[in-house]
Amino acid sequence: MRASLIQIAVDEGESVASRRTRVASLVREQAGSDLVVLPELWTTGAFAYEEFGPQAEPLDGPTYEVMAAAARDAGVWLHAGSIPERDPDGPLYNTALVFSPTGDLAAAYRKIHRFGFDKGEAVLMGAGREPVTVRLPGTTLGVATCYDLRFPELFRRLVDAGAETLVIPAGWPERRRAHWTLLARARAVENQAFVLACGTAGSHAGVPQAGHSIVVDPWGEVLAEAGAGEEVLTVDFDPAKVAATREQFPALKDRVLGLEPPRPHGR
Ligand SMILES: NC(=O)CCC(=O)C(=O)O
Repeated sequence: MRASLIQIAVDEGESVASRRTRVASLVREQAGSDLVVLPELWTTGAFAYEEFGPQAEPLDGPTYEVMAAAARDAGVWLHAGSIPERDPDGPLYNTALVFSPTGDLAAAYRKIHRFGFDKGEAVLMGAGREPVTVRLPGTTLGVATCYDLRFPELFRRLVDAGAETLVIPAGWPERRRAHWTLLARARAVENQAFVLACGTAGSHAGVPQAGHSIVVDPWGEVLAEAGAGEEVLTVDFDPAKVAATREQFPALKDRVLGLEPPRPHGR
């Protein structure tokens, strides 16, 4: 299976409309890949909080239309990263879109863990409640977005639902790049799954982005890693390695579920 992660530079000098057109061309250039992955909130930038409201769009808005056409033209599965989604009956959501090679929407995932503590996404957007998997020929994707990477219990839910390839679009900042790489490898090792983590490059809202998109195999080996700038990271991987790893080192079978609550000791 061939995957291409498009690590887009999200800088303030470029309008959302021109970035959309540019990214669609980059997706079309990946014809021949099976799966193309874009980062989180690449229209606005994940830290450009003041743009979320003005640039929010309905699920089937301009980004959906342009990306559906690009997936169809390239004949690829496209994880189109995420958009600030305006739900007509509710708040904004950070929503990821996955298209099939016919340009049909295969899945939408509303980010569950919102970043920012008491500001930014955490207060401007609603929280998703539903983990999402997507069946592709040869593998099942488990999708998560950026800050979700810090919450291993979500990934266990995805694995329990059959996920073998964990796809994580992100807008991860440079100042926490060490966490990005470490957590991507940890999620791969503990779940014995491929991790395809696609970040952004550039700088927006005063936050330099980490880049360094990464593909990790089920043994935790890094198959490919991008640099800091805009880049297409293409990697060939064998999805059968997930079953082989889980069979050769069957740690997932040793999970002990339903433990008693910890018994407090001491004073
Ligand atoms: N957009 C995000 O979710 C940022 C996450 C982040 O910066 C971190 O977890 O650290």
